[in-house]
Amino acid sequence: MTDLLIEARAICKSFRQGEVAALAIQQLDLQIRRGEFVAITGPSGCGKSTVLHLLGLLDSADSGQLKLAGIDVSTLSMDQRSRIRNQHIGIVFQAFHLIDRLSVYDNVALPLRHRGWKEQQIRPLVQQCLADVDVGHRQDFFPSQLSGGQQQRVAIARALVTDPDLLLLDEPTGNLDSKNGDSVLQLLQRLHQQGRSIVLVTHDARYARCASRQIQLLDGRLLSDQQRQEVA
Ligand SMILES: Nc1ncnc2c1ncn2[C@@H]1O[C@H](COP(=O)(O)OP(=O)(O)OP(=O)(O)O)[C@@H](O)[C@H]1O
Repeated sequence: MTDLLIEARAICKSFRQGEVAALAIQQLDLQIRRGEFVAITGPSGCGKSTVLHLLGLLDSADSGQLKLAGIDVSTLSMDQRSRIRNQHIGIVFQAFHLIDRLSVYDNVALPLRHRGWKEQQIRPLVQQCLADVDVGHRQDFFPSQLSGGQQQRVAIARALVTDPDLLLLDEPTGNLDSKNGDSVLQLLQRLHQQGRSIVLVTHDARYARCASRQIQLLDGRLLSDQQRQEVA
């Protein structure tokens, strides 16, 4: 098994805005190893979410090569990309995207039900994931009965229940107050210590510093790429 989880080479992505195509990502080279906790930062419009969407196979690059867990995903069809995404990637968004009419338990069980798993296989995994993110005591609640921080932790449990190779988060603390934001960051640090591979998009420098590696973008290009200096 390759140690490299993400290998992006010369990735370009543009968006058409009327007559002109605006370059959102320009010649991006990026390698991410298993077990890294990478924060992507930079000013508004620099391309953070675009990179996350490309890594999450929610969108495709105009040119360049992207390998995920050794698989070249650059030339795959939408269906093949969806299958690989379901197998390898968990994604968390700023707005949680939980289903309000389903309980916490059922929200987290959903990805496994889509796989056609039996309830007796699903139950222990869902309960373990909810316990891991400290919302086990809320499994029969509905999302609207939870705090923002609890809802985001449920969204993280749902992203983790399939045991993905890579957890991607797009501004997961953006809708949270600082107390709830801090608790989500502590959870991400704990998941990283347990060996999870994480890519976090954030404009919050304090949270970016919690990651083991910080990547700064500017105008769709890589501005800096730094490992965190561990205190001796
Ligand atoms: N669907 C789209 N259609 C047109 N332009 C887009 C689209 N998505 C992104 N862009 C453009 O691409 C550039 C990068 O956008 P992106 O959302 O990746 O930036 P960002 O760093 O995540 O910004 P923010 O911090 O404000 O969320 C911006 O100029 C944006 O306007």
